[in-house]
Amino acid sequence: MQNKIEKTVEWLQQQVQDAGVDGLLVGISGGIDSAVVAHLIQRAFPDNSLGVVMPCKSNPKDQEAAQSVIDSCGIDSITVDLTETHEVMFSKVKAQLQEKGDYNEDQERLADANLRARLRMSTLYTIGTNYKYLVVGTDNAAEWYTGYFTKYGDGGVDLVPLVHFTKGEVRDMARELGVPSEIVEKAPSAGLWEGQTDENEMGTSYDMIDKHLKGEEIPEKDRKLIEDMHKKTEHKRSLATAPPEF
Ligand SMILES: Nc1ncnc2c1ncn2[C@@H]1O[C@H](COP(=O)(O)OP(=O)(O)OC[C@H]2O[C@@H]([n+]3cccc(C(=O)O)c3)[C@H](O)[C@@H]2O)[C@@H](O)[C@H]1O
Ligand SMILES: Nc1ncnc2c1ncn2[C@@H]1O[C@H](COP(=O)(O)OP(=O)(O)OP(=O)(O)O)[C@@H](O)[C@H]1O
Ligand SMILES: [Mg+2]
Repeated sequence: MQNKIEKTVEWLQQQVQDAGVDGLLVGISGGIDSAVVAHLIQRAFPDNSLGVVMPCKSNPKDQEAAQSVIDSCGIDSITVDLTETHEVMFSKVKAQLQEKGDYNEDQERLADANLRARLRMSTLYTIGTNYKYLVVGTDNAAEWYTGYFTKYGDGGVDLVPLVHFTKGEVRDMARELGVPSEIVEKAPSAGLWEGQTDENEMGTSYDMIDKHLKGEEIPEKDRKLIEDMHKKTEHKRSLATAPPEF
């Protein structure tokens, strides 16, 4: 794992050099994936990396966890609270849709959640432009394969250093890097609504997805679910769909 960490740090340094920019930034949620990325970019650029904490109607415990990540790697940081911004934008759109008679209550939770992820993306690019830094994503192999991210939200990034690592490997990496153990051990959550956990929402576990990605046998029900998610989210892994030239 030490070797993979070193190679990833070198790759990050190379990307910055090739792009002719000055450094890297990442959103720090208090979860394990962003904790690992924060440690990696801090190692790659001790003086030119930034962690951005962006609460958005979030549980205050997440902010404490984010702070513990910042303390554990010593990365420079900034906090931008998006609660008010989200409230203004979501309620404005909702009011216009209601006035038009088209508001769909059933889609509210998802639309609200994805707006949080997209506001975070916009915030990261605004800050990234200020510093001339690239935006680093946190998707691991399991999330990438199943498309478990918001298109142009947390999926809207410049670099995806963890995309070949299973969730299990991300955990090993986190331990090696010195990510606080409470963060390594807690249940993965997108934190997009109260009580959300990735595994409840997906209906399968990261262990199952990891096994499937490694070519191991898993129950048919899980295999089908994972393959269905993969097919349905194909559009998220490429840029906008274009027609052939007519
Ligand atoms: N075939 C197609 N070709 C081109 N575009 C297509 C498409 N099908 C849908 N689309 C577009 O994609 C949209 C649906 O994709 P998207 O907007 O991503 O939304 P969707 O996949 O419905 O939801 C995002 C999922 O990711 C989860 N998530 C989000 C953020 C962070 C995390 C985390 O782990 O931290 C997890 C979240 O809980 C939710 O389950 C549609 O509204 C439509 O605009
Ligand atoms: N409150 C937040 N502040 C800053 N960034 C956030 C916040 N919430 C989510 N993000 C960004 O969105 C990414 C996607 O979230 P995701 O839940 O997949 O990762 P994680 O929280 O780091 O790890 P885990 O999957 O274990 O919860 C995060 O890694 C982080 O970069
Ligand atoms: Mg999370």
